[in-house]
Amino acid sequence: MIEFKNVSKSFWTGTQRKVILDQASFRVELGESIGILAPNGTGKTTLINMMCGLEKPDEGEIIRSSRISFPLGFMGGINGKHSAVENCRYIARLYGLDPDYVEAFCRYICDLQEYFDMPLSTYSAGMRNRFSLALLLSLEFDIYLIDEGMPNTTDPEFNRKAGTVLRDRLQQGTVVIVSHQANVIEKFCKTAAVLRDGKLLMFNSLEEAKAVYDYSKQSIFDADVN
Ligand SMILES: Nc1ncnc2c1ncn2[C@@H]1O[C@H](COP(=O)(O)OP(=O)(O)OP(=O)(O)O)[C@@H](O)[C@H]1O
Repeated sequence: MIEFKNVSKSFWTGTQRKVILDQASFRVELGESIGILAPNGTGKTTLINMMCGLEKPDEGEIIRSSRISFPLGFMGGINGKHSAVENCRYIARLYGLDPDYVEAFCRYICDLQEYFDMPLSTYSAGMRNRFSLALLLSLEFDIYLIDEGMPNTTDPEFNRKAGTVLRDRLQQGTVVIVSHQANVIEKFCKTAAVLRDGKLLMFNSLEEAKAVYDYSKQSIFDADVN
């Protein structure tokens, strides 16, 4: 479970205060995957980062009582000066897992050949993406955080191997996904929320959330001209 209790978060830009959350309270329960809809630049990444502890709230409390993933595709936990082997074994120890298992799992999924023993700084962006996703899949979480859809790789063999494990993990776990598009969310969740004016409005169905979200997004060109 993740619970936000009266959480406020804003950024000072030098000329104005950008409010992301304003005394917001809500819960994400285990087994209830949820999609959060919000337009670009309104705080989706900040919200996901607060859920996993990468960002701190200005006020209020965030209670986590489950194993919560880092955001899918997040690279911050890996060190470019070290090889995939060293990164795997370090992360395994951090999470209290068997380093041999995590190393073997990532070696198999990524198939990076001799690069697996070379520093990550020598990898292409695609190779780094594959390694970071494999690392996340080698760990087990109760709640998976996804920022704007799936990380994409063009390697079909990797997509096949990683895709099977990812599907499994997401089916067994709870997913929190943030996006500006309802069609990204509907693949994962039946319930949804809308981030608006610093509050998270929760709905029982994606349809209800979509209706509120679409209405609040209406531009002047959508106005009824009678
Ligand atoms: N450290 C910071 N200092 C100042 N402003 C920030 C900081 N981090 C984020 N912001 C601002 O807060 C707002 C929300 O940022 P965030 O990245 O969470 O939005 P988002 O909804 O994920 O955006 P996008 O859809 O474009 O990825 C943006 O206006 C951003 O410029």
